[in-house]
Amino acid sequence: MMKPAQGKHLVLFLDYDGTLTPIVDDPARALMSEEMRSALQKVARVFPTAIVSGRSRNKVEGFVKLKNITYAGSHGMDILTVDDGVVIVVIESGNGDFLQAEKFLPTIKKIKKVLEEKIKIIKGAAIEDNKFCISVHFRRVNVEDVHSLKELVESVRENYPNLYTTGGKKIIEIRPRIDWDKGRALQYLIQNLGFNVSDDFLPMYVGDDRTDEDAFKVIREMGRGYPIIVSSIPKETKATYSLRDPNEVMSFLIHLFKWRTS
Ligand SMILES: O=P(O)(O)OC[C@H]1O[C@H](O[C@H]2O[C@H](CO)[C@@H](O)[C@H](O)[C@H]2O)[C@H](O)[C@@H](O)[C@@H]1O
Repeated sequence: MMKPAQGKHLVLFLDYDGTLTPIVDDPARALMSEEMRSALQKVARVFPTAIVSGRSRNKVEGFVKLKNITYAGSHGMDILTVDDGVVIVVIESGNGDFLQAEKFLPTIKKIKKVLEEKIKIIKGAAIEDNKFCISVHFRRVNVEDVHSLKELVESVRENYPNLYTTGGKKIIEIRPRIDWDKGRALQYLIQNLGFNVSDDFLPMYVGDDRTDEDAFKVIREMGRGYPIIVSSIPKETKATYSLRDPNEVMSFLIHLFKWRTS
């Protein structure tokens, strides 16, 4: 991997959950280790680095606590660049109008309130507010209740046609129906936020979940760079490289830093 990268400008994109921290039962306890923080701080000193997460931007920033990193929360709908300028993504729709993720906030708030009430009947189900997205967690739900929870969430979601659901690791995500995902966010960071540091930049994206596949696809289509999946088991993916778990991600980041600084 590193041979063709000699003399090129690597830019680094990292997912958070399952990539920089191991998956745990309680989403609020997915804390990053000090070792990982130190590895991340090092690579971010030598490569432009962004964290692209399904979580709200504030939450990821609060977990990572590092300054020289770009944070893209809510699957890239809310981006904070390294110079602290908050960018709320504006997407041009076909008819000359502009769709802003912010316009979805009232609807997101409404569905959250309804869901909080409805899911009370399912033990272990929990809602997480990710600003422009809502996560419904079922990691702590009995297996036999998962199907009912999914049906319940979908029956509520149907009343909000401008929202849609996607899946992930024991999670249902409710998102604004706009053409935006981690892949589009990656393109936006590259084209508009300085990640195309020079003509010979090479993007590297490390992620473990279904939503990261959109970013892997974009890198493949660009015909340059490294899509890397984090998985301990073989699975169908658009990534071309793999790391087993967050520990291997950490070693890899340390190697990258040493390689660049040696
Ligand atoms: O894009 P990511 O940074 O990977 O965020 C995706 C979701 O990650 C979190 O949920 C996942 O990790 C939890 C903690 O390990 C785990 O309990 C849950 O089952 C996983 O799905 C986060 O809590 C979600 O809000 C993110 O959307």
